[in-house]
Amino acid sequence: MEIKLKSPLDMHLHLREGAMLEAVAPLSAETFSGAVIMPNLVPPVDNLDRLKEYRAAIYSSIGDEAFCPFMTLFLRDYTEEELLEAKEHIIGVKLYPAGITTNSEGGVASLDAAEVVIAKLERLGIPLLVHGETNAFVMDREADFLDVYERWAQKFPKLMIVMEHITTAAAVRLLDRFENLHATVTVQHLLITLDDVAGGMLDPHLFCKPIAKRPEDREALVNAAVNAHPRLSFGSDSAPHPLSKKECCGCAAGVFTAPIGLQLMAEMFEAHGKLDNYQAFVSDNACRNYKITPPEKEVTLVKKPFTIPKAYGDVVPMWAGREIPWSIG
Ligand SMILES: NC(=O)N[C@@H](CC(=O)O)C(=O)O
Ligand SMILES: [Zn+2]
Ligand SMILES: [Zn+2]
Repeated sequence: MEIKLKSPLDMHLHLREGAMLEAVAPLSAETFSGAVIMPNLVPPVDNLDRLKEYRAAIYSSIGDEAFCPFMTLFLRDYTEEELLEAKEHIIGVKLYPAGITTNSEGGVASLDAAEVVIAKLERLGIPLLVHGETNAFVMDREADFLDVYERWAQKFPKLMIVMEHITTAAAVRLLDRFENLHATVTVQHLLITLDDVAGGMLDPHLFCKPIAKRPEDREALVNAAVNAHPRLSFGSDSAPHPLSKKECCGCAAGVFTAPIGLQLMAEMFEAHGKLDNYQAFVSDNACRNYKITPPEKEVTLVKKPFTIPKAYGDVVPMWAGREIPWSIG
């Protein structure tokens, strides 16, 4: 059995810089036709010059693969002129609450104060992408942020708001309520729960923000994904960290899935008898909602066992060493 995907997209991806960028970008470009590139570098991508340099570095790291990096700016207090100038170069602006995740120290300290720049995004028609967590108890951080999404969805009705990497049933319910709310979901949050991270032997390679939640949360996410919820897209949140930053005391948050996500999700769509919906989830929904036209690329997934490599260079992927039923043809 095999299926073909047209121009798969990864709507939330971390590529880093330097040697890490050189190592991981080709792995995404091999199977994806484009990706939304996160701006949480050190220092962050928060001006157009830095963004153009970063985009050039991405292009040079992928050689001649047909792959479009859809760039984002790290949200700060931009002027309308800055945003207007940036608009043609970006797919959106990414909001990080200060200190909530990897490299977010320069993020937003006051969500209320951020409404000034958010109103500018709405006026200019630039999507707002959000890491939506508060500093509440770790299992409640996303649920606690949903009030903010709801308030902004109502206050900025023309703004496209993307709830990045949703992990809860409550977020799926909120997604259903507002036409201007969109979401991405990762491979790991579709496949694991907190039990897989910390229920038995601790698995640092499954540790990310937001932390994986309960079985009922995963079920709601899977349900929305396999039924191709029209405002939900795949965003891997593939977030490489070197082995030394994962297998240590003080493990960095981030799961690396870029080269294995499509294979893993084929199994999930197949198990639900919904392989027909896979195309919408990994490409068509995103093209329609973000109004983008990625380069043409066709990827064949074959039902043939594949063993996830132990490592890609210095980076250990999710489920390293495990045999899975689908591979890239
Ligand atoms: N998801 C993560 O756990 N980590 C991401 C940042 C993010 O997306 O929050 C990273 O950049 O490493
Ligand atoms: Zn995040
Ligand atoms: Zn991320």
